[in-house]
Amino acid sequence: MSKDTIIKVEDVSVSFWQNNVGVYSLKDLIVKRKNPFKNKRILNDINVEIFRGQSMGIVGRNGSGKSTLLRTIAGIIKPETGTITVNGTFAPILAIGAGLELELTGYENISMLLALYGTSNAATKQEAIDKISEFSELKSEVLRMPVKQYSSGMVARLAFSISLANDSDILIIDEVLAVGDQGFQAKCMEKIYEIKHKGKTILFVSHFPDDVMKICDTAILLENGYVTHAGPSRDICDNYKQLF
Ligand SMILES: Nc1ncnc2c1ncn2[C@@H]1O[C@H](COP(=O)(O)OP(=O)(O)OP(=O)(O)O)[C@@H](O)[C@H]1O
Repeated sequence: MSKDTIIKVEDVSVSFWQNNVGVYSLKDLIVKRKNPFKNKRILNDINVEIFRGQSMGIVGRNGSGKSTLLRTIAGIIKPETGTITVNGTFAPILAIGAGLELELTGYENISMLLALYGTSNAATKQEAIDKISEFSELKSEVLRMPVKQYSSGMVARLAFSISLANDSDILIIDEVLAVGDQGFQAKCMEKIYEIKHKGKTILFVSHFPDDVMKICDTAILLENGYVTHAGPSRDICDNYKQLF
């Protein structure tokens, strides 16, 4: 692995056990010994190399394996075969509100996650809290409410704003902007663009080719768990558009 490589995915395949039978009872399993689960290949022999400071988009139809690939790179899913080497720290924004405790208030969630990111100094912490609340545009009375009372757009605002406070080498973003309103989406895109220009590495899943072309230098197109195209993001987005 060259010293400029930050993520290397080599010959990675992932399978999931899925129940393809539909109606299925415990009796079938015990008495008839029918196994309704099938091991389905979701990712096939994926090879991707991402260099430090590079932004890579992942595009493909629903169910093509984009989230599974991000989750495998983030270490949440163990590949069946192959290896993944990550040479840096990452802030995964993999699902709307992932990592937030619903019973806690917005402020309590901010404090908890800042502690996890290692921000312990009181002044730095207060500065981070101010930045997060300002970016989220959530009023202080909202941040004092338990997150379970938030709308999905408010959860996205909080989660995204907190993730940005994590000064990691790699930002992994999985279609989480979709639920925010247009104003917040545009603001997040500007922020991601700014982070890219600071030289951070970005992995970006989106169904919007314009966003992928704006943020990403390169991209891959996944079809049924295979990388069918890889190259400059503009070319790959053209390939993606031709699928429809
Ligand atoms: N935990 C799981 N158990 C079983 N099957 C799964 C699991 N997670 C994903 N899958 C299956 O893997 C396939 C790929 O899903 P994935 O979420 O990676 O696709 P995607 O390209 O991100 O789709 P979308 O654009 O809809 O978000 C789908 O067929 C899905 O049903």
